[in-house]
Amino acid sequence: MTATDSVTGHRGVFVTLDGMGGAGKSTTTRHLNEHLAAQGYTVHVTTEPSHAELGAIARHGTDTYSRHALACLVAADRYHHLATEIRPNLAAGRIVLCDRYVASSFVLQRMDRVPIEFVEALNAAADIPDLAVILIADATVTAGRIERRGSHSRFESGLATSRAEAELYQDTSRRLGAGRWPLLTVDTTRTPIAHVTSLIAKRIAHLAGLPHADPATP
Ligand SMILES: Nc1ncnc2c1ncn2[C@@H]1O[C@H](COP(=O)(O)OP(=O)(O)OP(=O)(O)O)[C@@H](O)[C@H]1O
Ligand SMILES: Cc1cn([C@H]2C[C@H](O)[C@@H](COP(=O)(O)O)O2)c(=O)[nH]c1=O
Repeated sequence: MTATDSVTGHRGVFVTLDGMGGAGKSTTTRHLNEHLAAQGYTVHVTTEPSHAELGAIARHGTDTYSRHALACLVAADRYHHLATEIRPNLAAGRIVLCDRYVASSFVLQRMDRVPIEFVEALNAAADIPDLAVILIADATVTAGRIERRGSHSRFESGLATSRAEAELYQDTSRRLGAGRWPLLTVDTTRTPIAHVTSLIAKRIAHLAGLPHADPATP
């Protein structure tokens, strides 16, 4: 990314966060946003499925839509999200933090029995992020976190599901790595959120460059 923010002077950086249910994607995204903003970076936080109409159908329709239909819905929302929200924010020099992206499709759609070839083809034209974070953790720990927090969907249904998800994330990392995606894998089993955050923030700062603005200045 070469675009820079007109106020802070740092580069736009596209960062995606994927990983097992309960590994901490949403929590880490929230902490990263606060951490980077406090350092003077301009951050745009987003999520997939997106907040657009198509995204809402995908997010709230996982019991209605399944398999190839859900895979297509999620991918269509992704391309619309890239065109209308992600690329414009990057062009304005912002750091874009996206909670879930292509890696989630490689895992969740396969858990939904869609062949990987179909998922790969659907996502072949999606932008490669500047940094693709994969959060992993021991399946017993993520299953326990989900049980305490409450399940978000049929993709989070106990220890067996978390174990299957863990294996699919390993395979997905191999595939994306072979496709030259810049991956950063963080195991959150015993890593406190503050440590997870500072680890990722350092990589982002390296990509974005230093902000010029004083964060205390409104
Ligand atoms: N590094 C961490 N160490 C310990 N607990 C964590 C850590 N990160 C997140 N958690 C806790 O794990 C639970 C799940 O976190 P979170 O909702 O962020 O996961 P998620 O990956 O976004 O899940 P989902 O895929 O279901 O949306 C929360 O209760 C959160 O406080
Ligand atoms: C990005 C993406 C999402 N989904 C589905 C799976 C879940 O039901 C929701 C996301 O909810 P969460 O709170 O983030 O767990 O969307 C999908 O099937 N495939 C995808 O690529």
